[in-house]
Amino acid sequence: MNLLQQTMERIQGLDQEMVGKARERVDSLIKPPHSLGKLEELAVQLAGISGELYPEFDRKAIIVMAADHGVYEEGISSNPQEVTYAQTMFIAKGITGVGVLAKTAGAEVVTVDIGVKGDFPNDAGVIGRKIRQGAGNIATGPAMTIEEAIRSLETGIAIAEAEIQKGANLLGTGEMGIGNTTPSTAILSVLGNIPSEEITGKGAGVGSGGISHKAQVIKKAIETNRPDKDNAIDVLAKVGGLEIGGMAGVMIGAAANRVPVVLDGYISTIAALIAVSIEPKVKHYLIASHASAEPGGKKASELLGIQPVLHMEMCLGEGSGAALAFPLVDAACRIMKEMATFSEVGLKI
Ligand SMILES: Cc1cc2ncn([C@H]3O[C@H](COP(=O)(O)O)[C@@H](O)[C@H]3O)c2cc1C
Ligand SMILES: O=C(O)c1cccnc1
Repeated sequence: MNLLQQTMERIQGLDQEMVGKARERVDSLIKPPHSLGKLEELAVQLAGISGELYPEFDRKAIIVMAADHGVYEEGISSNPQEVTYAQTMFIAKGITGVGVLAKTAGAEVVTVDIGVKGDFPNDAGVIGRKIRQGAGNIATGPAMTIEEAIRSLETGIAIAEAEIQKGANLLGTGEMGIGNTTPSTAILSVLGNIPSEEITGKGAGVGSGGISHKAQVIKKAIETNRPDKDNAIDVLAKVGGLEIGGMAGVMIGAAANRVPVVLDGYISTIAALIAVSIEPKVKHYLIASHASAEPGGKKASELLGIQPVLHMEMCLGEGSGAALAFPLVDAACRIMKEMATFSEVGLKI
């Protein structure tokens, strides 16, 4: 049996007894019912995930998966493809958006090359797990083979497990890959059965053909590859990307170890759709951070059925939104542990 299969079989649902206890405690805290809104739901979810009434997530890590995309040659981006390589180096150095926001949240950033064009020096601080030098051009053929798609998922699982072994108890997902809003939107178009024109956005900067050209490329990719909507691994292989598979793998690996995962924006949410399609129980372990400004973001969150908590008009990627939401996890834990209950203070309402 392969690692993916074995890991999926280890995933369990939430600890329902602890969910009940956590809800009881949240409802007994000195506040009007439900007045802490989504923070209450988060506290209950974290108790159900960890099996503890007072969990603590003091070892946070954001796993950034980096890869390139052959579909770049269709002119879907205004940015040079080499930005993927350069920015991956900068992410590892801690000088990009995710690095600074992770520092603010006390989180580590783990940078993984799962398919960037070009090789990194050994001392770059980038973990080398390259499956191939970029995904294939989805407008003319598949992004990768089924075997490579499974390898991308298993790479994510292995990276998540390694971080958890080292002590991480809260993970976040991030990515770097010029062009990756194109395969992300192709996946959403297939899984959500939504015409590409309705969900295609500018990403980090659209090519000279504009958004309509990008939507046409996505449509062509789907027509060319005919992915099977009911087989998420087929969808990932045909119109996805290596970093998307890697992030989905991180989610599967974290869920198997009962570790919560905070999703970043659009591309992470698409990876979550793949992970949850492969194994629906993964959903219990996911926390959505921010609502991406990318037009498909809203549809992706709706399809996933998890609403983001922050509305910051961000669309950076890299794991930046996940880092920004980490303190909310700490806040949810602290209300459970440190707020008093009505009976403790002798108050009745
Ligand atoms: C300098 C720079 C830094 C980034 N960091 C994340 N992205 C984001 O933009 C890319 C997706 O947008 P598209 O599909 O339009 O290429 C991904 O790399 C994503 O992480 C960046 C993009 C740029 C240009
Ligand atoms: O929301 C995101 O994650 C996003 C959107 C556009 C470009 N890069 C990332």
